[in-house]
This record gives sequence, C-alpha cells and structure tokens, in this order.
Amino acid sequence: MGTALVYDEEMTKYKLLWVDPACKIEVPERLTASYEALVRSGLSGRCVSVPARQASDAEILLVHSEEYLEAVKKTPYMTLEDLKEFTLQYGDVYFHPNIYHCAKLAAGSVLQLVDSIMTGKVRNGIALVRPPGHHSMRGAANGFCVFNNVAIAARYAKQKYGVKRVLIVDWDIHHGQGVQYCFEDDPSVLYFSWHRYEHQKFWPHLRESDYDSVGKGSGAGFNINVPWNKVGMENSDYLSVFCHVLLPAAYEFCPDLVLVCAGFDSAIGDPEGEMCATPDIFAHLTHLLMNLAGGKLCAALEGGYNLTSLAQSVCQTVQTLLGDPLPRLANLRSPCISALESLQCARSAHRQYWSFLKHAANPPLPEISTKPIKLAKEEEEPAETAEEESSGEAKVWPEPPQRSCPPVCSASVLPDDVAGADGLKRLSTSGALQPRLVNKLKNHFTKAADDGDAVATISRLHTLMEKMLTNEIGNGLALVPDVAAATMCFAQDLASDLVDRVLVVCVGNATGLNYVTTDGRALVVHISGEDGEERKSKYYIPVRLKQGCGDTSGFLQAVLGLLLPLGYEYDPGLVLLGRMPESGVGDGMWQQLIGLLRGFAKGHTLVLMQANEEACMGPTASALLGHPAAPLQELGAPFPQDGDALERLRERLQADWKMLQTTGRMDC
Ligand SMILES: NCCCNCCCCCC(O)(O)C(F)(F)F
Ligand SMILES: [Zn+2]
Repeated sequence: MGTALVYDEEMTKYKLLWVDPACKIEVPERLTASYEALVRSGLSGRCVSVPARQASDAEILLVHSEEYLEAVKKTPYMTLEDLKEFTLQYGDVYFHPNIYHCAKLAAGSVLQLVDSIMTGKVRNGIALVRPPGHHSMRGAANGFCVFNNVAIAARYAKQKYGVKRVLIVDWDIHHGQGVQYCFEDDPSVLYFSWHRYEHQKFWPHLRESDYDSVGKGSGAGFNINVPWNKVGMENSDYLSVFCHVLLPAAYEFCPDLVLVCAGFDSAIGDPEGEMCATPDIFAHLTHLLMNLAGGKLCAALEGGYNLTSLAQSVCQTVQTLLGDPLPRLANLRSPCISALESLQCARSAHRQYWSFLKHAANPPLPEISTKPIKLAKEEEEPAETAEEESSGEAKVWPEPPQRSCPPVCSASVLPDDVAGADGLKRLSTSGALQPRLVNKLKNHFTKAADDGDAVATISRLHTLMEKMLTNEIGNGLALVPDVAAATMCFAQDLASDLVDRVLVVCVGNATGLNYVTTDGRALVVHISGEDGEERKSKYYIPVRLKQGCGDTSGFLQAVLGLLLPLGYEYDPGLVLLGRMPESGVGDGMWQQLIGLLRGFAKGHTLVLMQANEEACMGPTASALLGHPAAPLQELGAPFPQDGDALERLRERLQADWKMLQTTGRMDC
C-alpha cells in the first residue's frame, strides 16, 4: 500500500494584508516551496495523489463552537478594516477574505487523509496545508491557526471509524495548546508535544505548556509535554526524548491511528525554533512512529518558516513514508544537560501513569517558580532593518544525503553455485575472502558442523552481505545450521572486513556470544531469558529478561530504552540480527524489532535464523520488506519486575553510552 499526498494550491491564496511583525513569517511560499521540492525530487510522483476537500460545518463543530464558526463565516465579506478589527480579538493570527475557504480546505485535507488510510486505500500519508491548526481553540483563532485540523481529524476518526485510541505526536517547535485543551480529559487521545519554552519566556508563554500538565481527570497521563528550556537542541536531544519518553508510552498506549502535527520549525535554520536538529532527523522521527497502529500514520503540516529546511524536512518525511531506507545520522552527541532535565521532568511527572516508568529513577524535581514571568517588552519583533536581517548569522547545514532505494528484494538464498567448499575457495581466490579469513572461518565452523555445509553457509552469507553493502540488495535473510556460531563468526570475521561497525543483536538463549571486541568493530546486544556471560567489554551487553523473550512488554522496554539509543549512538554500517532457536519471542515483537532496526545502517539488516525455523520466514521477510509490523496487543499487562532490572542496567551503562542517560544534574 502506498503513501497519500494531499495538496491544493488554493491554500496558497491568502496572505497578510497589513503590517504585523508577529505574522509576517506565515507566507504562501511555505506551501509552494514544500510541494515543489516534492515534485523536483520525484517524490510526489511516487505518492497517491488525494484531492483536498472542504470540511463541513458538522466536521468543524466536532472541535469548535457554533458562535466561533459563525463569526469566521463572516470574514469573506469583511472590508480590510473589518478584518483588522476582527483579528484584534485573537493572538498572533491574521484574517483574509479567502482564509475561511483555505481553513476549510486545510481541515478537509486531513480528513481526506484519514479516509484514505482508514479505508485501506493507502498505508500512510501527508497533507500539505495552510492555515495550520494546532493552536486554534474551541472558540478562538491563535498562532496563524483558524481550525484545529488535527484535533478535528482525531474526533472524526473516532466518530466515523470507531477508532478507539488516537496518538497525536506534535513535533512542531510550538506547543499545540489547542490540541491539549481539546483532549486533556480524554484518555482515548494521547497528545505528545515538545516545544520551545525557556521557562515560559517563549510564545505562547503558557504555564500549562510545562511538563507538569499531564492531563485532567480520566485523561491524567495522556498529555505529555516536553519543554525545551534552551535553544540549539540537536538530533540526539530529539532522539533521546523519543526513545525514553514518547515511544515507550506510545507502545503501551497501543494506538489504532497515529496523527502527526508535522511542524518543521523544529529544524535547523528556522527563525522561530532556533534549534539545530537537521532535516534528516524527520526521516527517523517518522520511521520510529511507522510501526505503531499497523503503520496507519497521517501527517499534517503545521509550522516551518525557513523555506530551505522546511522543504528538505518535508522531503525527508515523505521519503520515509514511502519506505525508502533511512540516512545514517552521523556523529550524534550526548543529549545536553537542559534536554536531560526536561526528559527527567517529563518522566517523573508521568511516573505514576505509565508502567514503563514504574521503576524509573525518581530524583527530586526543581521547584516550578510561581512568580509571574516578566516578558521582554511587548512581544514585538525587534524591527529588523533589511541589512540586519541579511547580516543575522545564517545557519548552514549539509544537504541531506541521497537515499537510494535498492530493489526491495530482501530474503534471498543465493544460487547454489556459491555454496559448497569450492565456493569458498573461489571466494578466497577472488580476493573477496582473504585466505587468512578462510582459515579463521573454517576453524570457527568445523567445530560446529561438518566442513561442507558450514563452509557453504559462510560463503553464502558473505555474498549476501557484499550484495547488501554494494546496495544491490536492501537486506537479507539466511537460514544457517548454527545461528550462534554463524552470528559470532560473521560479526568477528566476515563483517568486520566489510564495514567499520556491526551492530549484532542476538535474541534468545545462547552461549559463546561474549567474545570481546575491544576495538569496537562489533557491538553485541544479547537479549535472553538467562544471565548472559558477564560483561567484559563495553561492546558486549547482555540484557536479561527473567520471564524470557516471550515477555513482550519487557522485551519492548529493552528494545526502546536500551537497544535503540545504543544503536543510534553506535551508528553501525550493518545490522546482524540472530534469532536463536527456541527464543520464544512472539511474531509481533519480532516484526517490531526488525522494523525498528531497519532504521540503522541505511536498512542493511542481515537476519540469521536456524534452518528449521521456516515458520518464521514469512513474518521475517514481510518485516524486512518494510511491511508494517502487526500491532502488539498484549501490552496491556503491566511491565514485569524486569522493568527494575532494565532501569538499573541502563543506569549502569550510561557511563559508557551517553544516549542511555535520562537524568540531568538537577540544580534545583
Ligand atoms: N517571532 C514572531 C512571533 C510569532 N509568534 C506566533 C508563532 C505562531 C507559531 C505557529 C506554528 O508554527 O506553531 C503553527 F504550526 F501553528 F503554524
Ligand atoms: Zn510552530
């Protein structure tokens, strides 16, 4: 199933008709720059084009009051003076004779997306719309927004399709207070937002944008705010919040539909956000959400004011929705102290509501000052003169890397002529496999199996990997006689000759995995039901689940809170996933694991399974091909006591691995 794209140039046909420094950045070119970049890159041609439509009164009234709708209905007939007058009653927003028409199109466009996804016409999609929506409230326009496009879509999906749980992820750099107000007492809608806050000094200056607004009544726990109290947040800060707050909660919530308030003012270069995360981060943020709700993801454009980073970010998002391999995120740094404090505050505020946080450290939180904040003189744009504007130190960043999409052929058992001892000899003579390697491999394997088929296996694996690294194939699946041996020899000998870093993930009980790689050429994360061999090296991480790998909630916590952050920090060139015999891991969890691991190494994942596990071939190949993993149902059960062990392990490891940190030094 494909990716829907909703765009209508009619939504470019309104603009600011008077001087207002606060609103001048919201221009029609935001939409044309985004759409034209999709056309130029060929991405729009790969999408299913879905027409926009006007939202009906009934649909708008799902969120807004009748008197507000009636008032907005009058704006097309207003004179310029009346429009100015009308605008004064709201904050940081402007009206135009055509904005009501465009606002109905913006809301209707997102509903068209919901229809396309819920009827199975497409898997996911994006609506390029303006005016944006997440600030508008039941009875008021605000922050360039007239109707709350995403809030209407959430109510619409529940009403029309009986959707039980909707996750709304708001990665725009402003707090979508309109969405928070709409659902704060509603446990069927989980709203997550990060936003520039600077201790309430940043617009919209709301006390309720802070991390302690967790929702009200039965909605308590279903509103997650992560305030950024400093500018300059980077990719690692964003990924840490996804791994340690949003994703565990999202998986525990188990949504039937994911809506994204896709604002790109959180990218580098944006004058509003002043953050430093690069456009390719949105490829990963999108990917990390794509295995939820069976892949049903609907993104709606919100903000984004630097036309270059906006266009690049939109392209990164759409290319991921289409299933293309992700770019590697080079040299992630450790999250900054301020980000860690925000992360810790959000986790502490939600500790009582979420099982994954039950065992989280609970250090004292800083006092939230109750004294009124003093704003800089009236929130007025400093009147920048033309030359000042040009002289402002313009941020520069590298163009996101090309993301070639290899033929999505994944599972492949190679032609027999490669198999067999002579195959290996040929490999060694072809220089593909240095003779010294051949011996290493042989003595490695001859222990395990008779020379013939072991050697055949090795040559097959080696060829598979070479084809992957030349991008001839995206990923691979190999059935081997002895998974543990193959995994180790592969990681130790084969892979390290072809890539600089191999992430080795072993699932299930096995011995002999704890060879020490001091040079860091391989990082082994071994998730099993028994105590792994003790840790001799930073690069061998045994994760023990007392209830075994069949315990999906414990397994998932290990994947989200440990494996993902480690993988991002390690940034491997290849991922090797070994499924040990009788691992007990469920098919759904197994597919989720493959789906998430595909985000590393440009999707180059090699799965090794025991020859006799044909039953698992189908689900594995499906996940390798990029089909969304089946939603995990069994997450209702609270996390097992493993949660405590996993939290302790994470705390122990964070000295070596910065992306595992979740607490800042609290100078409260
Ligand atoms: N320096 C100018 C002050 C501007 N203050 C208002 C900012 C509104 C942000 C709107 C948005 O980006 O959140 C949306 F997604 F809704 F478009
Ligand atoms: Zn914004």
